[in-house]
Amino acid sequence: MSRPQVVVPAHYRLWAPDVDAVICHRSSLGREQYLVRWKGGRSSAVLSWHFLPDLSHCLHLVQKYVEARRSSSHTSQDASQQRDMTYNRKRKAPHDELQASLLTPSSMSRASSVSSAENVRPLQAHTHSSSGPDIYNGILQRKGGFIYAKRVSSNKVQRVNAVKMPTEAMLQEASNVKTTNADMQIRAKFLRRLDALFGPRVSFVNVNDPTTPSLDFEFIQENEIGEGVEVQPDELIVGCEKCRPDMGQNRGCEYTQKCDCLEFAAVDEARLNDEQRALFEARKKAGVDDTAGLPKRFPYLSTGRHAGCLVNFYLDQRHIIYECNESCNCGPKCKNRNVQHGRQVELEIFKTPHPFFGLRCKQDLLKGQFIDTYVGEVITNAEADRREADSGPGKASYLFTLDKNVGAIALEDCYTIDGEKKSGPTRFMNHSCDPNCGVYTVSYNKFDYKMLTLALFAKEDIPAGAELTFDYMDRDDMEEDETQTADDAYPGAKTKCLCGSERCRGYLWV
Ligand SMILES: C[S@@+](CC[C@H](N)C(=O)[O-])C[C@H]1O[C@@H](n2cnc3c(N)ncnc32)[C@H](O)[C@@H]1O
Repeated sequence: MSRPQVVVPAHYRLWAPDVDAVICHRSSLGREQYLVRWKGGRSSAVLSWHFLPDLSHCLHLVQKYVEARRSSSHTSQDASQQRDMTYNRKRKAPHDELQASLLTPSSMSRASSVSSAENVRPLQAHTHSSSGPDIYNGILQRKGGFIYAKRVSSNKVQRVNAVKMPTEAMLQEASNVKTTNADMQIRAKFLRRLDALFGPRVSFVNVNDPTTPSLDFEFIQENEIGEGVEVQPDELIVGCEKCRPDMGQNRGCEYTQKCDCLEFAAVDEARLNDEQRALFEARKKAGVDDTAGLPKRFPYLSTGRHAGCLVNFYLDQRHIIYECNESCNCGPKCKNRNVQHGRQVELEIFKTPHPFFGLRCKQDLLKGQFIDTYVGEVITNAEADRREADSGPGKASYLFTLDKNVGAIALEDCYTIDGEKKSGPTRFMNHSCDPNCGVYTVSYNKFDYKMLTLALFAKEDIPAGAELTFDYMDRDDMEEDETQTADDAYPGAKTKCLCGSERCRGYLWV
C-alpha cells in the first residue's frame, strides 16, 4: 500500500530544520534548480527539486553546496560573470534588480516542480536497490494544494536509490550549469545582514570571485552567554564612589589613586614617590598582588588629536584595561569609558588574495584608536576543548581564551569567546606576524576575573584601506614557546601562515 512520505503545502518555503543538505543542481525552464535532501536520516531520504525562492530560508545550505562544488572542481565562473559580481553596497549592483524580481510573491515558485510526474526527466544511472529508499522523480503529486510524496510499486515510475544521489548523470548535468543566481542571492542576503548592523556602516566587497562569507553565521552586537558560564548580575557590579564628573580637568577618574575602578590597573611607576616605591617593591618581592593606594596608569589619552586613544604603555604591555561602569559616580562623560561606547569607525570585509576574507577600515586610524570588540559565544573551557577537537586540523579557528587573569584563577576555569557562528566584523581579521593592530582585554567589573571583553586597537597609524591584522599568538603564549620556529615539525597539524611579512614565523599558533 502506498504511504505518503512527505506532505508540504504547494507554496511552502523550505525551513532549514527540514533540510538535510542541498546535493545537486540543474537548469529547469531556464532557471537554476536545486536538489534538496530532506531530513529523516539518509536511509529514508526524500528528495525534491526547488527553485531558489523556495530556498530563501536555507540559502546557507545552497551556499554550502555551491562552495563545496567550487572548491572540489576548482571551476570558476567565467570572467564576465566575475566582473558582474562587483558587489559594494555603495552602489546598486546588478543583482539588486534580479534579487527584487526573484523575491516578489508573484514570482514565487511552487515548492517542488521537477519531482512531479509531468516533469520526470530520464535518468541514465539507475541504481535502485530493493532495500534502499525509493522515492524520487515522478512520485510527488499535487493534490488539494499540497504536494505528496509516496512510495510507489508501479514499474512505470523510474526509481533510484536516494542514498546514492546524485547520480553520475545528474552530476554531469550540474557541471554545465552555472550557479550565478544562487551566488547573487547569497551575496544579497549577506549584504542585507550588514545593512542591519548597528553603528557606522560595514561594507563588503569581493571583486575577485563570487564567494561570500558563510550565511551560517550571525552578526551579534554583544557576547552571548553560553551554558555553564556565570556572569555577575549588573546590580552587583561595583563602581567608583569617590570620583565625580566635574573633578580635575573634567575628565573624571583622573586621580587614579582615588578611582576604585582603577584599583587593579597598571601601576604608574614614574609617579611613585620614595615611600610608595619601597612599598611597591616590597609587595612585589613578597609576591603580593596588592597595588591599592598607588598611582595607576590611566588607559586613554584625554586631549588633543589622539583623545580617546590607548596610551603607549597599555599598547605595549597588554595589561587589562579597567573601564568605569554603570554604577560609577564619575558619569557618562568620564574619559575612562571608551570600548563600552562601541565601534565608531566604518569597516569593510573584503576578499584577500588568499582563499579567505579579511577586514579593513574605511578611514585612517590613529595609533591607539579603538576599532571594535571581538564578540561571540562565551563558552566554558570544556566546551571550547570540545569544539576545537570537533573542528579538526586546518579548519579556521575563531576561539579566544579569556586567560588574562590566570594565576588568580586556573586556566580550566577561564572562559573562551567563540566567534565562528556568531560574532561581529572583527571575526574577519586575519593574523599577521607583524600586525598593525592588537587585541586587548577590557574589564568593566574588576571583581569578575572571568568575564572579560576583547577589544581591538590600532598599534600604529593605519591608512584607510590597509588590511587590519593582529597577532593570534598572545605575547604570553610566545614567551612559553619562544624556542619554536617555522621549521618545527607539525606541518600537518599546523596552519601555514600566509601573512607574508619579513618577520613571519611560518605557522599560525607556533
Ligand atoms: C578569525 S578567522 C579570520 C577570518 C577568516 N580569514 C575568514 O575568512 O573568515 C581565523 C582563520 O583565518 C585564517 N587565517 C587568518 N590569518 C591567516 C594567515 N596569516 N595565514 C593563513 N591563514 C590565516 C585561518 O584559517 C584562521 O584559522
